[in-house]
Amino acid sequence: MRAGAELSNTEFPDDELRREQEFIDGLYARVDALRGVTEDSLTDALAQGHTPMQARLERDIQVAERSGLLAALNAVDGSLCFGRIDLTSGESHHIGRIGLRADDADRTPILIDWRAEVARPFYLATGHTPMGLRRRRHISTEGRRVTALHDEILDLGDETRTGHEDPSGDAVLLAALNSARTGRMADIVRTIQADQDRIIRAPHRGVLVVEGGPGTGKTAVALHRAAYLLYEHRELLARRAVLIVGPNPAFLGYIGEVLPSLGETGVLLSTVGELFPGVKATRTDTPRAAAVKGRADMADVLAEVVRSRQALPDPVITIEHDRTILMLDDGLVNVARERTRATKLPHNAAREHFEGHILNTLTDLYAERIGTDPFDGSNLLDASDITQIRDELAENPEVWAAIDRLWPRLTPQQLVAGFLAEPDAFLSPEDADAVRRPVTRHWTVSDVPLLDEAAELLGEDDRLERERAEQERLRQIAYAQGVLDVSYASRTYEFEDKEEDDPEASEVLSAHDIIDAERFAERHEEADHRSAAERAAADRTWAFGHIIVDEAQELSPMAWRMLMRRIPTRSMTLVGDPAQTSEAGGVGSWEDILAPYVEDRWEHTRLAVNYRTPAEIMEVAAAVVRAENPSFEPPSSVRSTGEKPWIRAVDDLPGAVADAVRELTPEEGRLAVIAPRDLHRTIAARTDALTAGAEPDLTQPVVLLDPKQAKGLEFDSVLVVEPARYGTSDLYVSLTRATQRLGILHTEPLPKGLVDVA
Ligand SMILES: Nc1ncnc2c1ncn2[C@@H]1O[C@H](COP(=O)(O)OP(=O)(O)OP(=O)(O)O)[C@@H](O)[C@H]1O
Repeated sequence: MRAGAELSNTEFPDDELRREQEFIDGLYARVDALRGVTEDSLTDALAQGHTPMQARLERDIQVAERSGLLAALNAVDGSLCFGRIDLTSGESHHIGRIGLRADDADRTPILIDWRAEVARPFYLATGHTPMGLRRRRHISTEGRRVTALHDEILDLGDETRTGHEDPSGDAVLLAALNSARTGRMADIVRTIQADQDRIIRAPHRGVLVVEGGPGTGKTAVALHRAAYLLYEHRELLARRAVLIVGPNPAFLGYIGEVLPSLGETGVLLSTVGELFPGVKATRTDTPRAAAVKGRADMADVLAEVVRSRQALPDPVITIEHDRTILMLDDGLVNVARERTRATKLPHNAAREHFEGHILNTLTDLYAERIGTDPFDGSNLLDASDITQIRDELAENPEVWAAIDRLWPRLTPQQLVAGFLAEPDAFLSPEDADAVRRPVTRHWTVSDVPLLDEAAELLGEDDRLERERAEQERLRQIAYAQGVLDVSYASRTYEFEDKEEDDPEASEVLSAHDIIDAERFAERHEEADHRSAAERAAADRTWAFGHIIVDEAQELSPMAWRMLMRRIPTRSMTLVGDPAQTSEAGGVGSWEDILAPYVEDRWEHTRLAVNYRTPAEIMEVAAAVVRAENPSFEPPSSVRSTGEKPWIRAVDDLPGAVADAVRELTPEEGRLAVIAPRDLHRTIAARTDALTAGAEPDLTQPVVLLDPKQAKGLEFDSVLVVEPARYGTSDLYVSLTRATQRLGILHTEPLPKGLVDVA
């Protein structure tokens, strides 16, 4: 920690610190013991070699459970316990990242999970509403060593007060906010604020929108909410998985360690560009193309594209069958096409019907040709002759070639690539020009919702696959029934109960928690192969248990359609800030986003305190938005540093950047240089040790980013280059990334808002 981030413990007598140290030593002893047991049982389970099918099934479940438990125990090592609450009733509880019970007959709770209801006063109690608390204690540790204690006494008449306590508890929060950044977001579990706590613990049903300016903790809250929901609804969410959608891969890397540090791994982190299995799109379109592709009416456009692939002959297709020429004309095909369309099935799934209609039509044509009585015109063929003709026609490759031309099987990739190569029949000339591109195998982020829409419209011809899957499922249910009988008799091990008075709510699911064989069989599938999150990533039709969308303001209507398909229950948390919208396809208001799916049945909540950006920097950033929108109100900063941002006009830009990088690079911590993409090469040529690229390593001391890449990230110092070249919201985002220092360099005239503060 650097100056200002130090937490003093001088007020505490040594024996107080020693007592806490002894207690925490005891907690770690318990964790070590649990880890030992878990490792042993994992080794035992893995050692079961060639066992019968049923035992193998049980083994797989054990391995998955023990591995998950081990990962959680390893993840919390080093920062297990961070707080304690003493109640006026005389009770006291230590609060930690996970819950633990003693190895005694009563399985006494010794550490309360921060998500448990009992821990809530740690976050919410105030002098005004003490919630039964006498004292709140923050415990700081380095590794397993207690380094500082910080107390707040909530009952001001309390006789044990020393007078040295922090009346507001701000010191711990400020130390966290002032500490050097690492390039990876840290959890905030020690210092969750009351308004954040309420959002984290809001009920999981329905849509919750969390709006707030830069640095108000939207991302932090969203991640802690995921951890909370996984705790509170473990069985449902562990099976269905939680999806967190972020704006770009670098951002996902930045937030990727928060949930594991809270012991949670059952979450899929993804960008919109990665949500269509088999495609990993990172390229972006021009703003104009992205706007066209993101529009809601693209769903109708793609439906039209699909219809256009259901062709009619022009004017006839001839088929030679057994030395007879059969003519399929547009009238006959149109009848087959309309009957097939009337099934309302997706294109590929409907093809079976089309095949049947065409075969029947050809059978009629052929029967007419060979079976008509020359004298009275009646048909001499009987039903079995007709069946035979149909079967023979079904063997004729020319028939199938005709069907493939008239109703081709299509993949989403073929459909979208074909449309983008020749969009003119479906779009206005300007829109067509914006999206037209030669057929390519590289997809952009805004292509992905189109691929998903196409997959819906086309459907899958998965008859055989479905039959096979059903047989496999029945087989597994039969085995699972047997395993259930065995596992009831062998309940041996438990980590911690979620609620003291709810012995059924086990932290770790065991085989016997699952009451019916069908669900058990489903779980076996997961344990046997992949986690729910991994399976979800590979399955376009997966229905998630909950979806969290960060930077939700950036998603286009088409991207929303794609996401909503993955969450039929509409259990979602959307976090964002309309003032930071930079994508041309982004939706302007929450009403516009949500009305098509839930009408007005959604909750809106706001975060108003900026924990990242000091007041001096926020003043400059706010001036930029106010130049466009005079009534703009930024969130209020929780701290100020006394250091004003600087703005310098220079002639030699790359040279000035090199100097500024030397000036701004923190001793510890990280610096970001944010510059328009076309300046990156010249800047990098003059400044050593800059990390740049499409997915730069944010843990390096100095990174070079363009404004879009900076979205959602945070650094100790930030240097913004040529601000006049940014759109207002991109500039606002860039100026609000620093926790300590901001510099601005320009050769071109400043944008209006910055002229006023320069
Ligand atoms: N209660 C808290 N305790 C400690 N740090 C906090 C707290 N709340 C927020 N922070 C810190 O404030 C910073 C900003 O949080 P976060 O990135 O979640 O904000 P945001 O609203 O998503 O910002 P933006 O919209 O600018 O991306 C992070 O470093 C986060 O850890």
